[in-house]
Amino acid sequence: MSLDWGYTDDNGPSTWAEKYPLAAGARQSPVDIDTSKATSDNSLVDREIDWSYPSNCSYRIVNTGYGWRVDTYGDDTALSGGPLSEVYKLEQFHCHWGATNDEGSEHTVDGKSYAAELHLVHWNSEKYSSFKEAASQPDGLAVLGVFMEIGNADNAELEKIISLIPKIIHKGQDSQASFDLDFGSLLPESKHYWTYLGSLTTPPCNECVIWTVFKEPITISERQLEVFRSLKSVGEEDAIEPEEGKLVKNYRPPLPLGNRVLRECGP
Ligand SMILES: Cc1ccc(O)c(S)c1
Ligand SMILES: [Zn+2]
Repeated sequence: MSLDWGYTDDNGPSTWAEKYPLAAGARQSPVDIDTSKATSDNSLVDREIDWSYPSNCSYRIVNTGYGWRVDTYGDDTALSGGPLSEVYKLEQFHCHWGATNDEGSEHTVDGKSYAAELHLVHWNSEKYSSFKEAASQPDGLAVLGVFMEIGNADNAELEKIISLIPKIIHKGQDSQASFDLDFGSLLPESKHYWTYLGSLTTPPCNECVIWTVFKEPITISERQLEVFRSLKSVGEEDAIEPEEGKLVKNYRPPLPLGNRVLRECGP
């Protein structure tokens, strides 16, 4: 069964608006971060962005057909400050990558792509009663974007996720993910970032996200990235050829920033 949307020539980002009209909106993500357009804002400095994630909040990893996603218990998590007016809870995290290391991130910086981009997805639990309700609101979600560049060594915390990928090679497969994860190692040391109002980067592309994209990347090894690329977008019963349906890329190219404000915190 063919996917409703995906990242092939037939169902990729240029076709999404045919079935998901929001994808053609004026507040879409990702964007190219034109650093010359970023404006400093002291309010971002006055209320430092802050997060708290218990190391045992992950419980499941699933192959969505578009990548891997780790689901989390949000009750004891919190993201606040910076561009956020309320406290947001962590719902899930996932990653976007490319077929080669010179592409893969969704946001770009002055036209430069990174090899991958980690997204930590949170919802506004102060104002809304569920993730689903929040995802229909302009301030419903807060996503932290973390660039990933190729490094020589494996990322030890990412390895805990990567070690489970062989259990979820096919779309729809899932596995318990009760690892002890140091989220601090999945986020950069520097809290410098860009922020703007945008959307989900996958259909239905709801314009509900307050984006925070960190300036400093974390590292991932080539081997680890190859494991991401071994995931398949088709179910076990669908695969015909061994190479068919490999998820070698799952990133959306940048959309116009338009008249949106791009703010930055830190040099
Ligand atoms: C909620 C959600 C789902 C998928 C995504 O890529 C993003 S960025 C957010
Ligand atoms: Zn994403």
